[in-house]
Amino acid sequence: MNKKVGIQGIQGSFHHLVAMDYYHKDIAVMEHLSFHELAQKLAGRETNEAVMAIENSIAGSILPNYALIDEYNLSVIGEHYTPVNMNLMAIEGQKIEEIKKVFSHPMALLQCKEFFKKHPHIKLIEDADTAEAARRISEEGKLKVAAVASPAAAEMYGLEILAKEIHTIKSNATRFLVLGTEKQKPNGEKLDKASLKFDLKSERGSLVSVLNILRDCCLDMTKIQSLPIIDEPWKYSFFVDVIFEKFDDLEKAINVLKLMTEELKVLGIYKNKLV
Ligand SMILES: O=C(O)C(=O)C[C@]1(C(=O)O)C=C[C@@H](O)C=C1
Repeated sequence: MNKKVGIQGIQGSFHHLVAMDYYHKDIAVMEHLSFHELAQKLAGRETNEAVMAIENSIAGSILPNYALIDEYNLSVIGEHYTPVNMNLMAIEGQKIEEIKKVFSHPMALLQCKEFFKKHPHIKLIEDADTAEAARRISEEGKLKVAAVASPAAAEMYGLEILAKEIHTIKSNATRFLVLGTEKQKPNGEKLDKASLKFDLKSERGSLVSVLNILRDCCLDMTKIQSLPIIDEPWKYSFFVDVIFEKFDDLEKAINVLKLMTEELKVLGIYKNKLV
């Protein structure tokens, strides 16, 4: 039986394109219309693995997704970086001046802010998914509305692209995590990246001490993200990604950090794809 891989969105969404790219083989794609549902279904073993966007080069981190990975005890088993090409699409034969409303995923709208500043007559409406917005406009035959989505979605749902590549910076890209319910098993690939989470006591220099340990253990930090601990106002959790050459170095750092931090969690050890 094909592996069931959860995505946020439907066919033609960026998650769908990433799933096709990452797995290179037959998978059963399971569509979800929220990140919460994506995490819940994976944790409940209704899917085997899932693809989840975590950060975009223009719009920044998707903070709630860090919390979901933690809350549902999901494991990071891989990552994938992909260029993201945003396009304005609608039922054929209309001009941008006629479009009154644009529907899309909030992360997609954020990536096109500069474009929409030049078209202030258009009202932006946040939707569950880029491709789903495109499909709905097509199925309902709605005029004067448009979606922001991938060229694949325009093709799949028969919409005309009114403006192409409308993202603010040409090199727009999104980092996706591949998630499972178990830690990655050795698969012959050299694993060289880890995602860690810890809470810090509010003590002077506690974060600096952690960063010094990472440096002393030869770990290269590629990302640090703080997240408020909701039941303890003004206390934070930290999510850190590190690249390592020797597994021993990572182990050494983890052992020391366990003593220095509260609730150290290894979210996953996987192959670095950042070039
Ligand atoms: O709506 C989609 O097509 C998605 O796959 C979601 C999503 C996101 O959550 O960031 C994925 C990649 C792009 O950055 C824009 C939107």
